[in-house]
Amino acid sequence: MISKIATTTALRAGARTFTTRATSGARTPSRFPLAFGAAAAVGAASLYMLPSVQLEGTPTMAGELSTTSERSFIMIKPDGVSRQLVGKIIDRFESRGYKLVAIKSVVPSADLTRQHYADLANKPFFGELLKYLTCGTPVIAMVWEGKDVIRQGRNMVGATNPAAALPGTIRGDYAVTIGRNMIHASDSFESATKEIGLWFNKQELAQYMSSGWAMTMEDN
Ligand SMILES: Nc1ncnc2c1ncn2[C@@H]1O[C@H](COP(=O)(O)OP(=O)(O)OP(=O)(O)O)[C@@H](O)[C@H]1O
Repeated sequence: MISKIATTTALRAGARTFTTRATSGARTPSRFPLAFGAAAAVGAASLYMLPSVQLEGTPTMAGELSTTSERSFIMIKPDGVSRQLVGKIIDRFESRGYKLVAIKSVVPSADLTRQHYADLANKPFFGELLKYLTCGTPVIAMVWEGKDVIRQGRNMVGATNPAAALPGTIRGDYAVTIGRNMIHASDSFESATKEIGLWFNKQELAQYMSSGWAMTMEDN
């Protein structure tokens, strides 16, 4: 897969570069070999500068839905960090078999929080939600990868109101009130795409093979 990606990218990079250079070369034919060499060097160098994102199929920042490249944005909110439950939450996703492809500690700005929860802007609790997310205690922003991770991530997190969350879910085991429900998980492929793009840039998303990947993700 990696070599296929590299080849495809090289062809694309080459096509782009050669088109530009060939046009200028047509005006000054004697410079063509030099331009060709420079174009090839630029094309080769650009391969090394590529961000390590998976380019399987037609992925977005959330990979490709229903494949092992599917990704979800998971965020441990300030109460989870403050209560020192980060390790326990990460352990649940790791133990399930999902792959951590990005993680960082962030004190979110009001602007970032507004964009993340844009669909809730008219809710009466929005002001409090904003205040809570931007209180100065960091959140842990993560991208987890694997088959069905968006749906399973929501199942693992549990109902929005911890009072209704089943035991065994993160909110059901660790949270009590809706205003301090510990964790966020993308609720759809579109949300995952938007949220990963909001919190991370492509260069921050790693592509690697975890040792148990095939044993966890293969269907038969
Ligand atoms: N009635 C409420 N009172 C206070 N806070 C609320 C209320 N409803 C939702 N929230 C807060 O807003 C967040 C986003 O609400 P939403 O309806 O999108 O639920 P969710 O998708 O389960 O949560 P999240 O987006 O955080 O994963 C909730 O997680 C919670 O922190």
